[in-house]
Amino acid sequence: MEFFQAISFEKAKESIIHSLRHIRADQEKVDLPQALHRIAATHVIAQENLPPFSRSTVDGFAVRSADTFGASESAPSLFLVAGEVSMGAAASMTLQPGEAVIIPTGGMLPPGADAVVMVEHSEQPDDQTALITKMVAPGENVVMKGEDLSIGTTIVAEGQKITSPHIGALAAAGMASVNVRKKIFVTILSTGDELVDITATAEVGQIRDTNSYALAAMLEAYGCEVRRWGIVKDRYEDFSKALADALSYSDVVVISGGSSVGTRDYTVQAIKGMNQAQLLFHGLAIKPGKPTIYGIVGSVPVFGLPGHPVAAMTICELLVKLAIRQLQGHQEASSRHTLVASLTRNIPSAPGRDDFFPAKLFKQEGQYRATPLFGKSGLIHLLTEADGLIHIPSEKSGLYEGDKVDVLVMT
Ligand SMILES: Nc1nc2c(c(=O)[nH]1)N[C@H]1C(S)=C(S)[C@@H](COP(=O)(O)OP(=O)(O)OC[C@H]3O[C@@H](n4cnc5c(N)ncnc54)[C@H](O)[C@@H]3O)O[C@H]1N2
Ligand code: MOO
Repeated sequence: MEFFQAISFEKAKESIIHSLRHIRADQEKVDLPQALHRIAATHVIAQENLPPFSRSTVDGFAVRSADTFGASESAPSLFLVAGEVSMGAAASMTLQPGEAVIIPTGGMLPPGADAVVMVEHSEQPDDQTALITKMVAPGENVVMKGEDLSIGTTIVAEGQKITSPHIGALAAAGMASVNVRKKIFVTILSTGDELVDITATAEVGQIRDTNSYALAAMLEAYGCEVRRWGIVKDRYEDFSKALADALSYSDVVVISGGSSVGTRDYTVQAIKGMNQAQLLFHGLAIKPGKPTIYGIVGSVPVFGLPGHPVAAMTICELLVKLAIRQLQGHQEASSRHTLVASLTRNIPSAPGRDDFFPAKLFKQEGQYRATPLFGKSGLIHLLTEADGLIHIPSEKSGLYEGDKVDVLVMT
């Protein structure tokens, strides 16, 4: 007997993306140091050339490269030393044919010069004379004006996650603040009469609320602001009130437990009871996570995650994070954290369902290998031991030792 209509993993992802296509987190301007790991809300375009002037990458002599033609240890080229460039100052002289100018690493290339000879490839018999012992090509040992970033180059694209190299490039380009998407505010509700908070003593029959802590940690690490609402008792009125409260100030609501078909599983009922509610799916052809619920209330996506901790965390990784990326207009490719590994043992799997197995990864002869960790989805230790999730797509009916699999690396 099937209690709900399970849709495919692919359809579930499409449904989430489609439901949020017109909803975006607001923008805010933050100081550059605060922009790390935030999502750019607009393209950031270079307004200046970087470097703003051509600079030497070595200590040596700025020259016209053509003047060094044929220079060697045995037949050095003779140059007149026409001056010295100071660090942090404009080069005051214009190089004439046959002239060389002393230049430090990072110094401005004087007009007329197009290359720099390293000091190791020179001799200075006196202050006015340099003997160059090695030829240089045009542009050698020089970073040209605008070679790093030229005016009009996109430093960070809208929807990109800002990384530490971006912070460096933005600093170099003189951007003291950046427009980013506001952090997504997620509220997590835990449901279940058997649950007690970690601060309470668990009596016989009770268990500690694991999921709200695990999910909050996962989503905070993903850049969200998270509120753990607490434990809601299995009473429709309590549940409905808690949900309405969470919806009033959240960008996303995540409910843990109560997603299955038990007589007290109120999640679907409570979502449907809200104003402007739309239930988009209940049931996925996926393991773990079969009873997952997804709906939208006004502009707030609501997830009902299965109570078993491994199922809750797996669906959070696969689908809640997808919704968060969508709300932030985050352009990250979903394959970014996936690597290919070969299996160390056979895995059974039913066709027509996407399976995800916690897995340990290691490297052998330059290749990743993945050992699936088998166990029930109520066992949180499977994830504490895992490095990632093996994905077995729905068309496969099991895999053999040595077969290649995609592993989603969990961070
Ligand atoms: N007859 C059927 N029973 C079940 C089915 C089914 O298809 N037919 N599906 C099973 C699957 S798969 C899952 S997953 C669970 C999902 O159940 P619920 O989402 O309704 O969750 P609960 O019944 O509230 O709890 C299930 C399990 O997880 C524990 N739990 C719940 N919340 C937490 C928490 N915050 N921290 C730690 N552990 C939690 C709870 O105590 C239960 O042991 O349904 C199966 N049943
Ligand atoms: O589908 Mo359940 O989520 O395996 O424990």
